[in-house]
Amino acid sequence: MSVPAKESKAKISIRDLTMAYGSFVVMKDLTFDIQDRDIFVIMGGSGCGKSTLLRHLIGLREPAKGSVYYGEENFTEAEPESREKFIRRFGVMYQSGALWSSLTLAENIALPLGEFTQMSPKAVRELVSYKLALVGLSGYEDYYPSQVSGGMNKRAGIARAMALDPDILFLDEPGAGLDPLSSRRLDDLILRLRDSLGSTVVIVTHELASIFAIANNSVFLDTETRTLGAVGNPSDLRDHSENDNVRRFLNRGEEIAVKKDA
Ligand SMILES: Nc1ncnc2c1ncn2[C@@H]1O[C@H](COP(=O)(O)OP(=O)(O)OP(=O)(O)O)[C@@H](O)[C@H]1O
Repeated sequence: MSVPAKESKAKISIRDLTMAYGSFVVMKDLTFDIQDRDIFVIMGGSGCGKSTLLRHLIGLREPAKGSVYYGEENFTEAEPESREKFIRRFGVMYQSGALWSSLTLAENIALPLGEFTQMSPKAVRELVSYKLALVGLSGYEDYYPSQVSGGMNKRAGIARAMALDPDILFLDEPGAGLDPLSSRRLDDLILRLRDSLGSTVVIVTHELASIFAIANNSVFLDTETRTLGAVGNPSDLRDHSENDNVRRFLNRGEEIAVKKDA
C-alpha cells in the first residue's frame, strides 16, 4: 500500500506509521507532525511504544508500514548514504544516558568529535569545555561519571549528544531516576538549549511535571487502541481532549470532564 503524500512543511512528518516486533504490532497508523523548534513530547503509559517510536525516528528500526519524513525527504525510503546525512544531524541521549565510566566527562564528550571530525586535540578540548559550559558543568572536565551526581551525568549526556551541533535532539527519559529538583534543572536546561541554539527537541517521558513545564507539542500513544490518542499542546489536551484516556493520563488518573471555554 502506498504511503499518503506528505503535504505539510513540518520538520518531521510521521505518516501512516505502523511499528511491530515480528507479528506483535506495538502501534498502528500513526500520522502526526513535529514542527521546527518544537519541544515535542512522546507520551503514554508504560510499554505503549514510546522508545520504539523514538527508534523509528532515528532509523534504528524500520516501520512495518508507513514513513518518517525529515522536511520533504522520505527518511524511511532513503538510500543508506543519504540516511547517513540525516543521522549526522541528530543528537541522541538514550534511556540509560550512560557515559563511559572509565572516561572523564571531557573524554566522553570528545568521543563523537574524534570519530566524526578532523579537529585538532586542542580544538576538541576547547569545544568540549564550551559544551560542558552550556550544560552548567564548567570545571568538571576531568571528573569521572562516578564522581558527579546523577543530574550532572544526565547533563553531561546531553552535552555529548550536542557535541556535533545537532539540528534535532532526541532524549529518551532524560529525567528518569532524578530527584525532583535535579529533574527541574534538567527541564530548565532543555528549554534554554532550545531557545539559545534553536534546536528541535523530541523527548520520551511520562513525567507529568516535565511534560507541562517544557513541551509545547506532544503525541499520546494510546495502549488501549494501539494507535494515536491525541496530538497537541499537553495543557490543552489535559483540559480539552475528547479522548478519555488522554485526559485521565494527563490528570494523574483523575476522571476529569472536558473543560469548556468560558
Ligand atoms: N526488542 C523487542 N522485541 C520485542 N518486543 C519489544 C522489544 N522492545 C520492546 N518491546 C515491546 O514493545 C512494547 C513497547 O515497548 P517500548 O519500550 O517502546 O515502550 P515504552 O512506552 O517506551 O515503555 P516504558 O515507558 O516502560 O519505557 C512493549 O510491549 C515491549 O515489551
